[in-house]
Amino acid sequence: MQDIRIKNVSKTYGEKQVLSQLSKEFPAGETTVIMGVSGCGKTTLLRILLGLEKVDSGKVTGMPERVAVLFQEDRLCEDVSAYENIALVLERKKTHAQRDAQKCRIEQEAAQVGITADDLKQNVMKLSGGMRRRIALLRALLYDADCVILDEPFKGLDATTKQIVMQYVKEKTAGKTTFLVTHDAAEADFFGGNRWNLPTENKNANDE
Ligand SMILES: Nc1ncnc2c1ncn2[C@@H]1O[C@H](COP(=O)(O)OP(=O)(O)OP(=O)(O)O)[C@@H](O)[C@H]1O
Repeated sequence: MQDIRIKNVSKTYGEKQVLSQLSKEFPAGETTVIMGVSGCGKTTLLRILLGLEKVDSGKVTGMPERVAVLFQEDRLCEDVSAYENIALVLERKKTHAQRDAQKCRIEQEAAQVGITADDLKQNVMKLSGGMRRRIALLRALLYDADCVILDEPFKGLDATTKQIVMQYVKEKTAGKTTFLVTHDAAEADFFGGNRWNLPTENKNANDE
């Protein structure tokens, strides 16, 4: 696993300059908390790291092949169970015994964030917003990846659940290169380590 680097990355949408000549190093195996005002380009940066957005100039190096992502939206497969949403990212098991072991593992992991075996059987369309968020989070964290990208992962969770889920995320991302976007200073403090306040550009390309 190597450090991830962005060098002189710029991005505009039409006339709007969102990122300007950004350079930064993200140490392998560590968590970087990304903060900044709404619209300063946090999600855009994550999309650039993922290769979902082209840069105008600059480059990204060191991104590993296997990356787990939790987008701002849950992006669950609707009309199937919570369990199936999670199992989707796991290796398909051939034998009954392997499948039983996998089921046991998913149930144990889910229990750690307050999701019961009964909840897992439910169609995700029937679950509350906070439960859907935890299913999306479990799906991302159980995927075997070297890099984890989490865009406002605790959105919609009540204070008590959030504490439990934050602890779980901290444990599951330990040793992985992790990007966590948040607006909440308490969340950033909890994850400690590297904090990066993204500068605000958002000016017209014609300004100056
Ligand atoms: N596909 C797009 N086309 C045009 N403009 C876009 C596009 N995607 C993002 N933008 C604009 O780029 C700017 C940065 O958006 P982005 O979603 O990256 O901000 P953010 O910092 O993640 O915001 P928030 O904290 O509200 O989630 C915003 O002004 C947004 O309107």
